[in-house]
Amino acid sequence: MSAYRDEDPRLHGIKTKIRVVPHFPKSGREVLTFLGLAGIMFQDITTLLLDPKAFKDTIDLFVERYKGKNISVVAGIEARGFIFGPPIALAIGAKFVPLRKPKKLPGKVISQEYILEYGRDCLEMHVGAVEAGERAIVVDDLIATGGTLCAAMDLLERVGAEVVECACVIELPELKGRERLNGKPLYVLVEYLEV
Ligand SMILES: O=P(O)(O)OC[C@H]1O[C@H](OP(=O)(O)OP(=O)(O)O)[C@H](O)[C@@H]1O
Ligand SMILES: Nc1ncnc2[nH]cnc12
Repeated sequence: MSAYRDEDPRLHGIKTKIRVVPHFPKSGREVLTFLGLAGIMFQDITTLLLDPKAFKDTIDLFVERYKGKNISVVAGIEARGFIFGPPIALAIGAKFVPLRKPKKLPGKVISQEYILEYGRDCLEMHVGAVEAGERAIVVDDLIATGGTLCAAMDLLERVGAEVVECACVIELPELKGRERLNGKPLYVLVEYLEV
């Protein structure tokens, strides 16, 4: 589901604060050919963070959606899910669980590899951070191909948690990441169509 179709007046303000940077972090000709795309249009959320109203509106929209839904885990994906996840977790009374890149977490971890729009990576989660039966949401800034969210959901489901929904600020619909989520609900605030 995309909140943008609801035309909440806050969404336009959020969208205008996201800066689009062409060809970052790579011009990546081989990746572009593989994906059949003209170029990476990097969605830079740091400009959204510079605007307290737009940043607060972003958090509020997620909190309004998830408050009172019996969610005990907000899992945030490194790095940009660490910006949006914690304030949502605090506001809905859930714990925040960081899903980190390899070799960053000091305790015992489970790992899940995945393929990105411009490379390959792996996510890890601390064993014991989430218990079987807990209701979780996964938070990130953006869904592109959906590989990262799939890896995050796999980690949570491997320990027996129920992933209620994935929540992202931005969706790049042309990369069809939503279709990779095996029917798992995805809630996004804004779409960027000119990939
Ligand atoms: O839907 P996907 O194709 O999997 O891509 C989406 C992911 O890519 C970006 O992170 P990135 O891997 O660039 O890591 P970073 O935030 O640590 O820079 C973004 O923040 C998402 O986590
Ligand atoms: N176009 C994009 N902008 C920002 N982050 C991304 N992660 C994958 N694709 C991206």
